[in-house]
Amino acid sequence: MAFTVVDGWTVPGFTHERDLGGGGSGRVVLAVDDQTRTKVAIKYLDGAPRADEAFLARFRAAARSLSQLEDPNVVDFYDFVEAPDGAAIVMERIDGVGLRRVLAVQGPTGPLAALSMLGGTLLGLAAAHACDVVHGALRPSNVLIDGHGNARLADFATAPAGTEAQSGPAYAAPELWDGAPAGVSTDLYAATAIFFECLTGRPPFAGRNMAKLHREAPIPAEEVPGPLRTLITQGLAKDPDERPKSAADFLGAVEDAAVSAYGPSWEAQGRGRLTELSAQAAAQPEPKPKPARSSGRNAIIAAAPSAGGSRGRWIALAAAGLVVVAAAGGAALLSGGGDAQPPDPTPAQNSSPQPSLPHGGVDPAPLIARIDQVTARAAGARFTFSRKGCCGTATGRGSFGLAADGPSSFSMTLSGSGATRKAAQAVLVRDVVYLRAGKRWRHSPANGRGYPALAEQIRQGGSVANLTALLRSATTLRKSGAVYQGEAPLATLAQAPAAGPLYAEIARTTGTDKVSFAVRLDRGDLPVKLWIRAQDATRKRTQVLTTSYSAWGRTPPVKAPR
Ligand SMILES: Nc1ncnc2c1ncn2[C@@H]1O[C@H](COP(=O)(O)OP(=O)(O)OP(=O)(O)O)[C@@H](O)[C@H]1O
Repeated sequence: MAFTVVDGWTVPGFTHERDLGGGGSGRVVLAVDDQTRTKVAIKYLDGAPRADEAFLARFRAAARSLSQLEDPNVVDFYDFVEAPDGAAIVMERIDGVGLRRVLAVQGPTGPLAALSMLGGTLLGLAAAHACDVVHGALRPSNVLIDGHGNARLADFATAPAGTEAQSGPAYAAPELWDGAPAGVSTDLYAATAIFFECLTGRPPFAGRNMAKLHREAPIPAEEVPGPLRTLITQGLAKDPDERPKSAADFLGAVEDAAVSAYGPSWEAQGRGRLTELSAQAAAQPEPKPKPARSSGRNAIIAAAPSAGGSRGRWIALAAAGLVVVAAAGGAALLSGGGDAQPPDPTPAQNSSPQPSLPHGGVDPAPLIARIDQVTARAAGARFTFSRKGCCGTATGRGSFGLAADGPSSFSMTLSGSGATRKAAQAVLVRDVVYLRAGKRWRHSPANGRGYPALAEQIRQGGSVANLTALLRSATTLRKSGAVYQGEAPLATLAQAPAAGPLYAEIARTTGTDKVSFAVRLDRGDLPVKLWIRAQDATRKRTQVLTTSYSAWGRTPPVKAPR
């Protein structure tokens, strides 16, 4: 279908399929990569941002960090394309709906779905902040809910500096109205304002003078269920110093509040509810935008409703959430759908959780067996690996072959920091590392220093054996669509045959005792991505390891060079 976008310019190499919508900064279209046939979303920047040279320069710099940012709760950024006739952001296409639409069609989401949305948003923000990227203008249209109920954040760094308050007035922290730059704290304020809207159906403040309301109006915490009020007062604190210090800190408070109010399966229940709501919203025509509310509403906010009334509403919403989730779980199991997961034990369904399974209810054993089975059939794959953060960096790109009786063989271009900063080519077969020196290859033991050590570190971090070691050691493991997320203690991982030394080093350098991880599998259960994060209690020492896998079974075997 022929399609015209702003100024008629389109990003070369893509065919447009349809319009996905648009806002103040441009239009978003669904397009297909002509070479790979991958569906992408392309945001064509329009008007002010495109004409603003300072913004473009800043966004080019942010684009470098964004392209490194890989997280299950962040929409993958692929490219920033600039041409004389236009500028566009090419990104992962999310098969789902924007939270703005869910709220417009469905109204309040109920506390469990709201908590799940907030948890996913904070996970995405934590990953971005660890890469020094702030969102800057978070609002419900930038929170996309995928088909499995996961919140995925889009549109990082697209508000020209100084315009953040105007680009999302209902979600903009008081200091943004005073001209302060966007930062961690303003992102947390916006996430809380969206959480409030999920709980009540409307943003915390609405009226003519938004700056004054954000700066001075009392925080309407009494409108939300009692156990969630502290989250609202912390996240919407007028003084940024009184807000949580980081997304990870806030996530800890969310987890505590959610577990004590709704039990340990709150997240699975919330995600189930969000999946339902977004599917229903997607099936309905988009409602016309409502006229802005009058400033009179804030008088209503200021007059606190009775605690009993508020609590009654919370119980009713929570009960409604449980019924829908239980029904959805039953339907999925009956239909035997490919994505059916074991139902999480909920207080209503099962009061005695199975001690043998990690918290989260996913049994890793059959999953590991399946991964071993499908990867053994494929024999090898291409990969990219990166290790970033406080205590050393490493990147590697190439291919590996699996061996039934020993460690995988790797052929890669790799670089690290310090003495290994320059990119080098290495082949790693059993316990020997071959390094290219001009036209020749030199070999040395894999336990040496410098490049051999770097190559071994990448093998340990990027190998499938590491991925299964994480699943095997998991103390928490839950499934969310094609993504498995969990936590594993470093003491156990340090004993893993495939990757023990790497984890011993991570424990030593970060001073933490566990890692969190996420694994994304494709439809055939072949690994697509592996994320690992280790962070100390002060959150000053963080390590993020990311491996992407592709071309399973389509790579030549890795052999020792002659
Ligand atoms: N990566 C994506 N995948 C799928 N849909 C997307 C993606 N990014 C945006 N959309 C959809 O495209 C529509 C327009 O998005 P856009 O970011 O322009 O909205 P907005 O935030 O309201 O506008 P703006 O940021 O320009 O002020 C929204 O409905 C959104 O859900």
